[in-house]
Amino acid sequence: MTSALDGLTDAATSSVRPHILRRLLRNPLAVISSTILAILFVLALIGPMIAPYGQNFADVAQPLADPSSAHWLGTDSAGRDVVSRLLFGTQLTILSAIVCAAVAIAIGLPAGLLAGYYGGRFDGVAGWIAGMLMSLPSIIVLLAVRSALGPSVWISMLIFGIMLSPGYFRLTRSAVQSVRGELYVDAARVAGLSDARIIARHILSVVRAPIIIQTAIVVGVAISIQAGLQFLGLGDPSEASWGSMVNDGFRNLFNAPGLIVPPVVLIGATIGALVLLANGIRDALEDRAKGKRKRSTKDIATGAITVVTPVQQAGRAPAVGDEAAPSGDELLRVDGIGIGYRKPDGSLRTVVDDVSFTVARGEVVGIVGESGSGKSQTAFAILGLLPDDAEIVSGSIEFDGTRTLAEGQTKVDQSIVRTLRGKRIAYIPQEPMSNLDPNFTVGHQLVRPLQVTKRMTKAAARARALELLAMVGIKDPQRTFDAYPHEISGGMAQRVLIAGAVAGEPDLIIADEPTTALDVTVQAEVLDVLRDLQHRLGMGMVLVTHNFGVVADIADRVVVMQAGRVVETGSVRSVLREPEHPYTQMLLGSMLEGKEPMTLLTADGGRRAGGPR
Ligand SMILES: Nc1ncnc2c1ncn2[C@@H]1O[C@H](COP(=O)(O)OP(=O)(O)OP(=O)(O)O)[C@@H](O)[C@H]1O
Repeated sequence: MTSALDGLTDAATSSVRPHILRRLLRNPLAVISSTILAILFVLALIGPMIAPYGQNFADVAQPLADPSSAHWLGTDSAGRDVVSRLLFGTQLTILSAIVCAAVAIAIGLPAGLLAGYYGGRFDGVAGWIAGMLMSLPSIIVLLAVRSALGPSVWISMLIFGIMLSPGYFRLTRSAVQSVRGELYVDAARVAGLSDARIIARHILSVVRAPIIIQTAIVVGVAISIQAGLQFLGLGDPSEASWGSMVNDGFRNLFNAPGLIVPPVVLIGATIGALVLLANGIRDALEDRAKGKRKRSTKDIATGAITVVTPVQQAGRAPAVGDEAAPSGDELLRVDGIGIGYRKPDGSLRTVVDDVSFTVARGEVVGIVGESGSGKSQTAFAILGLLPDDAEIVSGSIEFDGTRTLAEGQTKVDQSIVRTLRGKRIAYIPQEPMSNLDPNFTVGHQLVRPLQVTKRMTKAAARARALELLAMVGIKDPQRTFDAYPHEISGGMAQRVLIAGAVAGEPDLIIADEPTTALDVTVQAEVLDVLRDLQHRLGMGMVLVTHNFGVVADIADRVVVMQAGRVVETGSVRSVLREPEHPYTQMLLGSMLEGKEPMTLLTADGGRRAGGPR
């Protein structure tokens, strides 16, 4: 699943959630500070063009002149026009501070993204450099740079930008690390998106707001540092600047007390406006988070599910009863796979041991077993999504004639599996809510993968997404399309994820406990949707579950796992009627406790509706 940066545009027009900008506009301090900054920015661009005099033009006959029609704010100690010097100084001060922030962002942001997302050696080296830069005293470095390279404010601000880049690096890195493990990032990977797209769409959107706040603060710090240097007389004397004007005013405090006021007011107003704007953005974001929390609680309280279209089981191909494994052509072969993790003492803990099974086209294979039996690890191996520290110790995996894992390899071949995920192999996760990115509408998260994997235009992808939402039984597809994940219920979120999974018309779906996180009544509806789609689209499915009822309801064959090993496999009918292994008997026994043992299956091998889910 994915979403786009241009989600901001949609969010702005969405009636469901007011955009942050709108919240910002409701804050008078933020509006005033933005207006001040906008005016200063325009003056920085056009100041020298509208200045009545040149920045160094001096009327030597009129030093420290009072305000007049020729010099609105008077002249300085050298007879230079204060208004003109303020306008030139605004350009120098504002633009050089922006250069400083731009350099800091250009270095810190990409480095933080890469270090946070990939970790490893780059993270170590970048972290070390950031630590070293942060330990250097900026003022001393700037003084050294001035004496080595001259008094240019541009060079000083460029160097200062490098000194400030670790701030962005650390901020970005920790934000990325906090979302890197989120399930919606995994889900985006499963949907077939490249790392670059995941970083651009899901990760960058998380760091965007803190970066804006940090930038407002960095520009303020840059202005105060350069004004400080210029006040000390360390600036470029040939260029007008706010700091040098404060210096001139300070030296003539008794002769012309008003001279110091204009540059001090400008410095104070600019830094104050930047800080207030940063606070305003932070408040707007916090309001949004509070709003989200309130709405989600309300959704849960009212059990907001709009939809239910029970899909009829009629028409389903008879699947149970055929004792033999797949009769059609083979889609997936997992052969003797073993997975382990290193313990602190270096020994290997095997969590999946010699697991083999096959899935034919259009066949549903249930992997059942208690928690920790290795079901999900097996599923992740097929998807190529095992954690980095997992070691494949044996076996091979073949999908439709393509080997994604050859015998002897310790890792799944990502270059191959990446081309299959989201296109030919799809994934339905256990926790629907965590697999949707809270920053983007449901519609966005369906449209983007369609554009990427199916190369559809935005309009076509949008139409298809609405069609898919209707297909999974959502009554008002447009409303769900426009909603954010926190505005829909868990059951609806799972339907959305099912829609996303079938969007690429895959040959194989891996569904990992797709109903476990849902309310019991919703579980049955979601299973109906899944069964119906699987049948209609003829997809193969690996259904991971701890619930034999789910297997009985939907699967053709079952693989029973215990402590990482397959203990029994066979058609659902035979395993349910005559479980051979004591563990299978125990699992079935616990499920059927207090129930009629054979209510699952009728004598003729058909399934009775209303069997345990
Ligand atoms: N990153 C990891 N590092 C070490 N051990 C792990 C890791 N991930 C999973 N395991 C171990 O692998 C074993 C199998 O886990 P798996 O998630 O496949 O179980 P499961 O049968 O799917 O159970 P559940 O339904 O609870 O998810 C467990 O004992 C688990 O502790």
